[in-house]
Amino acid sequence: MASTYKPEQARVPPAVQLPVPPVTKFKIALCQLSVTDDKERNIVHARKAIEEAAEKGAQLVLLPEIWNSPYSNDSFPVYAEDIDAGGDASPSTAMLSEAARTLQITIVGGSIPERSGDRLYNTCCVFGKDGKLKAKHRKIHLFDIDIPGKITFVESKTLTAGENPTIVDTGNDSKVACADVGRIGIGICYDIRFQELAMIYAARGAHLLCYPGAFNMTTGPLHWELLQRSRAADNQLYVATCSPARGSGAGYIAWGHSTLVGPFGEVLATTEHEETIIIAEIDYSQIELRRTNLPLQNQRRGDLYQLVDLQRLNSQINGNAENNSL
Ligand SMILES: O=C(O)CCC(=O)C(=O)O
Repeated sequence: MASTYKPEQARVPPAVQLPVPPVTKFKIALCQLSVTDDKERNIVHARKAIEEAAEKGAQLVLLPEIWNSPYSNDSFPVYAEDIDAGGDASPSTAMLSEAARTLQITIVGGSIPERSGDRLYNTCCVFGKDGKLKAKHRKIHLFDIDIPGKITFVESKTLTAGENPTIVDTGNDSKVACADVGRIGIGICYDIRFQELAMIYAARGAHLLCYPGAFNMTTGPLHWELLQRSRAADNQLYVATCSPARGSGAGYIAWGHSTLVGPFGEVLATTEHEETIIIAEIDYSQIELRRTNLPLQNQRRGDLYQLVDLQRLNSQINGNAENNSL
């Protein structure tokens, strides 16, 4: 039977208009940090790495998943901080805020265990260059897996899942959409496996997806780069990841391999498992170029399938203008 498909039907929802940042080229730093059981040392150590990254010209710094604490269910309650209370209740985010302000950079602050009332979350804070908290992402998909003889981890033993996708405009000037280092969608580690989240960020005009993550020695070699390149190639945007360095202790063994992937699915910079700071250039004009080369956005079969952004839909129904803007 002949298809009744008409190309214009594919443009439901309409093609995304990417917000144009005033600066399209800048340096990102991926700080693959060594993490110990000494929280104070971890904070001082991260501060030094951020400073080094800024000295090397990075305007955006990304830290690893759980960089102030060992990655374990036993440690999360002990190292958790009350981010909303701030100050002494959250020395890790106080440091991030001070560093962002002093060094005039944007920081996607990896993640730390967060205490909120009687709940714990795995939480990423984004600080603008004025030192203000611009966004807080609580890991949406908890890492509950069981590969017998290889790795079993049940984050939900201690942690609660976040309820919201998080996308952030990094600028301070409300008249300039997404100024500074663009519009960034945030996910934490296991969140990278859920492509709908990345698609929603792309549909809301993200230039870059940042995933602090600590993959392991089983899924890391097989999936870590594959997932990053998939999210980037499917959505034609930049993907940056940052892992802790591999520790020598007997605890959780991180795969490392922090990476930056471009909008053609190409690996632009990566590393092995040792402690290091990757500095790489992002050029947002590449996004438009690749979307022109491969106009996937205009070729979607909106008559056959649709992506539903429930958070946005709900905020529109409830008339929540703040959430509607992103
Ligand atoms: O998805 C994986 O294989 C690893 C995920 C993970 O380590 C995490 O979410 O912390």
